[in-house]
Amino acid sequence: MQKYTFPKDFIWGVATAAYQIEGAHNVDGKGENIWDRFTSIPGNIYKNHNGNVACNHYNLYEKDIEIMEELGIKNYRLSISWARIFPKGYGEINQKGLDYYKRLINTLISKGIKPAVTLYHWDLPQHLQDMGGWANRKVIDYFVEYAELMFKEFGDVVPIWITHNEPWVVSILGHAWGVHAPGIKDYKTALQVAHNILLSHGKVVKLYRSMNLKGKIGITLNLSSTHPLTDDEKDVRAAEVYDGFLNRWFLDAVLKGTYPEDMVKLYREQNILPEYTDEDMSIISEKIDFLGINYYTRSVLKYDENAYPLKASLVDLENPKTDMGWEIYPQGLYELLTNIHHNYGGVDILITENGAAFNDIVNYKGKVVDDYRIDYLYRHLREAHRAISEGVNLRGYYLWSFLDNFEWAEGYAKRFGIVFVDYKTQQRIVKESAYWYSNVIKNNSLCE
Ligand SMILES: OC[C@@H]1[C@@H](O)[C@H](O)[C@@H](O)c2nc(CNc3ccccc3)cn21
Repeated sequence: MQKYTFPKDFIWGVATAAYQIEGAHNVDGKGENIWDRFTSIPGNIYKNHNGNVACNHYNLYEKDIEIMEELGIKNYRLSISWARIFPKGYGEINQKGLDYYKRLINTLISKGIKPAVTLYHWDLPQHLQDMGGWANRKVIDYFVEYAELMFKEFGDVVPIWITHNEPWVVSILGHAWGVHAPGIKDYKTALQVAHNILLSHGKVVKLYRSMNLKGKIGITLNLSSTHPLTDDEKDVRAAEVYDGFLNRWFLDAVLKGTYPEDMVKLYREQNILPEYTDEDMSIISEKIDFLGINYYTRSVLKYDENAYPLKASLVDLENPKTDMGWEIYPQGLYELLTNIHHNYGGVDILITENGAAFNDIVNYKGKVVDDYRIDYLYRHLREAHRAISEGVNLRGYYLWSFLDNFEWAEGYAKRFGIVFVDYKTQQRIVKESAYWYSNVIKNNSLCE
């Protein structure tokens, strides 16, 4: 029987995000955020679902942490809700919000679970959106103020910090395609938002360094290996352009301090190039301790004369897919990890999200036998192991997600958790994948 053993100190974790699990959307002084607003507008979300209650983790966090402990989970990636701390995004501090995160983080640590904190997982205080949101450079300063308070409060006990989760999604889905909050549809705004978010990332990394804190800080990017549909040169170019749009724009900025020339040229021609300075780029590329990667699937591209602004369209192949309609393509994780290792100086990598949605059901025994999810996780972890065996500095893996939760535009229709949540009763049911993952953690290895 083949056994894939991981490095001795490999980080095995699970991940969630505040808006997707906490609920308590207007409790204990929390301010409104852009997802509270976006979900309140009929038609934006599947069946008009919202995060008002979600998994009620705000009140059930102790029970959820007990489940983590029972499963032997030692690392937990969570995000902090900015509007719980600063209801208006800056200025007055909401002590009850701060106290919640003190309880949560202290409980984790008391159980021997190391927190990895994401400062921004899409939930901008609405008051800041009312002044232009991330398109307004002033919001950068407010993000630094928020980060400084978090570092002062938790910098000594939180060993891993992630400035931003997926600036590409915030920028493109939230400001170009309009399918995420705040629902803007303008590419020039979207690319300025992406730049300002990256600039806020760099400023917060510099702040973290100035405070002489002992942990590690990085950023999480959603990345996908890109493939042309055919070897026709137009399809090949389409895949290159999409790789620049999704991957290289962010990787080059953060790890090389430059935007990729081919994309700068394309965006300038399309009159959507953001405004930026050399100083901005120097700040953005402040050295990070790790790159967080969220990988779910690959991207297959074809040339499309009518596709704005890239003349490239994603292709939906008839291959096995998850419930999100995303192709199951584990080797794409290997491709991504090795490409980044070779092209970006061997930067330390954490997989900060990988997982799958499937249409889970509770069987007559009250169990969730999610073999499809186990298969997805096994195949991706085997590719991760292959990359490590070839020298990639992959230091850890956070499974998305610990709990079924609010899946943004899809609401509660999509279940990513290794713990099932009955939203009517808030009962938790540990899925078979959780027991499988518990064994992977215990053995620090995969067994065929
Ligand atoms: O969709 C699953 C998760 C989501 O729940 C997380 O909050 C988010 O960090 C996340 N990012 C991706 C990958 N990127 C992506 C692509 C298209 C739409 C939404 C996200 C998947 N996921």
